[in-house]
Amino acid sequence: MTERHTHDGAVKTGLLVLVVGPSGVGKDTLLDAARERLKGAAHICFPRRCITRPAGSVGEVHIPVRAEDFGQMARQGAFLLSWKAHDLCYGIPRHVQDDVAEGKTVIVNVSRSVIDDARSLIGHDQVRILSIRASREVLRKRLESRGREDALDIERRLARASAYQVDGNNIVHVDNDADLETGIARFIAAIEIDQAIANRA
Ligand SMILES: Nc1ncnc2c1ncn2[C@@H]1O[C@H](COP(=O)(O)OP(=O)(O)OP(=O)(O)O)[C@@H](O)[C@H]1O
Ligand SMILES: O=P(O)(O)OC[C@H]1O[C@H](OP(=O)(O)O)[C@H](O)[C@@H]1O
Repeated sequence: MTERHTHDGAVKTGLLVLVVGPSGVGKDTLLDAARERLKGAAHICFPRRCITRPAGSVGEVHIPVRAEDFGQMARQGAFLLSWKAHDLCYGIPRHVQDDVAEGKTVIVNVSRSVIDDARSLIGHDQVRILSIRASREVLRKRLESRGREDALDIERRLARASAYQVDGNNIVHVDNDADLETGIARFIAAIEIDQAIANRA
């Protein structure tokens, strides 16, 4: 297990925190709030994802990659984790593995389909899952109000909502079915629980 020694001699364990859940549940919104509120915590990082989506789209700030370049980048080892969804390709930059090895807590939004890959690559004890949940009715309303996808795309995203089970160890469920401030408070509390558990490990 990789560890970081702080100036007071305490030992900290590196962590990869995977934020997962169906489209529209609020992952990026919660991540943006946590990034802002935890910016004083130097050992916590929120890396941007590489996505074959044009720059400047509604929603998260990402690193835009041309679809024709993504495959070659993947073959050259640019990504620790990568997947396809919604006719797009997504990649988590390779440096995340080094950040965790240095004892940092790295928090990223990933597809539920790559959880087991992450556990194999990083180690089961150092991967923690924050599974964000909301009802299907809430997902629909949020996708419609976000306005990034058309009606057909929204239906496809809702159909995918129940496509994966999130199971195994180290999972914390965060209900984001209430107002945003409540969701943010629950999300940050879940991050702090993960930190506390890791630092006792
Ligand atoms: N608790 C909340 N209350 C009200 N609106 C919310 C809440 N959480 C998120 N939203 C809104 O719901 C919409 C979807 O949120 P967001 O884009 O963060 O979801 P996501 O899980 O990242 O989806 P995707 O996987 O498609 O990127 C956004 O417009 C966001 O402002
Ligand atoms: O349904 P699964 O595979 O768990 O999630 C698939 C992907 O869908 C969403 O994409 P976006 O953020 O809307 O681009 C998520 O962020 C995730 O990367």
